Amino acid sequence: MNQKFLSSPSMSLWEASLSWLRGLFFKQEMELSLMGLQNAGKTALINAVDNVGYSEDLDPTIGFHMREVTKRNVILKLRDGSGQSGFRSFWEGFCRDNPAIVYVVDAADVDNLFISKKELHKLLSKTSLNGIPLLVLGNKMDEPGALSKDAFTEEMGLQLLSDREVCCFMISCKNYTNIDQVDFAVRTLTILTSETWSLHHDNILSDLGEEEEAGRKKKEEEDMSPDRAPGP
Ligand SMILES: Nc1nc2c(ncn2[C@@H]2O[C@H](COP(=O)(O)OP(=O)(O)OP(=O)(O)O)[C@@H](O)[C@H]2O)c(=O)[nH]1
Ligand SMILES: [Mg+2]
Repeated sequence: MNQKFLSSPSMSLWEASLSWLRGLFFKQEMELSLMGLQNAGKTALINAVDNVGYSEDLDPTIGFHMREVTKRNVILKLRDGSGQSGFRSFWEGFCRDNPAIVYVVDAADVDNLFISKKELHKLLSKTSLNGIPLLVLGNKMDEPGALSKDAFTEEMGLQLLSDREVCCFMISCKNYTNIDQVDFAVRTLTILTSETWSLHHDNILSDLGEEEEAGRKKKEEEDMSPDRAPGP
């Protein structure tokens, strides 16, 4: 599986990049949509990221809700979509302009895992979403029947995805397990994909281009100089 996107072995590199970038920019903004079947825990995850606490009594989301969560210098605009079958046709439109697809799965609901996998792969097959990095979150790790990360990866067919960057975390919104990892991954992504970053990046590229062009001109002038000894 392609594990380039925010995978744990390279976390320290990301951490270093993050602290460097954090110093360069002020508030960053990013919109992300959370997708996944009903009851997966999307609303619970947003509550966890927003530090508003865990509740057993969450109403199913109808349509979608936007939630704005500010974390340090990052404003996250999180779209909490409904996982009910009647609303899944909207997922593609929600994810289209997002810097990542965030897909939440109830990793303890083994009976519905196949449907979740089918819906995920159907979503990823949309050409408008080609190449968008994928963050898959196996939720409800606190439940005794929850799958291990390896089994979850296999069951969800994540090892088959080679056309985009994929990252997977096993989480529990109830116990707050790995929520800081999700939070960190999302904020890192925000900074790396922000408009300011692109502009900054483009400036670096154009500076490099100008340097290259100046070097080429200098070499041409040197080659044409009468002082230069004639070649063989
Ligand atoms: N045990 C356990 N239950 C959880 C966890 N996260 C969410 N739940 C419960 O799962 C149920 C569904 O959570 P929601 O966050 O409403 O699920 P959703 O994905 O938003 O569902 P829809 O809005 O219908 O698409 C709720 O009863 C939550 O309390 C978790 O980490 N562990
Ligand atoms: Mg919900």
